[in-house]
Amino acid sequence: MSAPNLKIENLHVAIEGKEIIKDFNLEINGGEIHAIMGPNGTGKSTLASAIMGHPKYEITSGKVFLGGEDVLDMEVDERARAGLFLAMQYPSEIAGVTNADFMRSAINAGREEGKEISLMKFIRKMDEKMDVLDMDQAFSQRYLNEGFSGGEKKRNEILQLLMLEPKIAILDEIDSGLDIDALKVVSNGVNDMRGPEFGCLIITHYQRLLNYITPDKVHVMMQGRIVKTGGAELAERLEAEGYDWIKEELGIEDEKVGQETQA
Ligand SMILES: Nc1ncnc2c1ncn2[C@@H]1O[C@H](COP(=O)(O)OP(=O)(O)OP(=O)(O)O)[C@@H](O)[C@H]1O
Repeated sequence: MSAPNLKIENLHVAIEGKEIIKDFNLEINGGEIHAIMGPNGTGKSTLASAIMGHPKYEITSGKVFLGGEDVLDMEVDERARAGLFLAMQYPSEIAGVTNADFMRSAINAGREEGKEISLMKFIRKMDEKMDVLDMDQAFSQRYLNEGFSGGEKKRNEILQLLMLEPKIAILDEIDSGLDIDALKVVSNGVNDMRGPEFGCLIITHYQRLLNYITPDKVHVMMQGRIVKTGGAELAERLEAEGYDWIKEELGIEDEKVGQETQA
């Protein structure tokens, strides 16, 4: 199996005719964890949704490759089968489908016919991963996300990550709404995946999460593109000083919330 590689080249994304992502470039390899931070409204979630193929986001130019294959040519389910995972890619609630059923189907969707995971292996794996995440076994038999608290949904997303073992994961604000203990547990889950067969992009507002998951690279996103890249120390400086020093350093003018941006 080829080592994970996600390459985003000169990506431009528009929503309803307004350009949000502008000339965005990033490469993530297996073994690497990257974090993207940035002020509100700079296009972080748009980037994640566009890569996963959300129909509302129009890719006006640029390329996205997974292991050399053109992701933008693939249907959404093909992207998942090719090994791309987005923490928010699943419908928030599915009545009548248990968490376990859903995960087993998702695992099997990525496998060839005749190579499906056996029920025994599946149950063993799910038990093991739920242990990592300190989750009650009862969760596997609950309907997907129905009545899950905000924190439980996030924990469940990480359970999906551990079960599906994607090549590349994009985790959009997995820390929002988590209590401190849950934050540690969710971080343990991501750290559990760490290794040459896995690359990860974490979108977050807070350095707090990065205390538990040490990123190899931290990127600052402003006005639809990466404007600065550094190591874990960059996140610490952002936490302490905010974004103004970067704007000053790079001569970036603030845009008002909701303001039309110039292409
Ligand atoms: N459906 C939409 N219609 C119009 N504008 C949109 C739509 N979705 C997003 N936008 C705009 O795109 C810009 C980027 O939004 P996005 O959610 O990607 O930002 P973000 O960096 O993730 O922000 P935050 O840090 O607040 O989560 C914002 O100005 C937002 O108002």
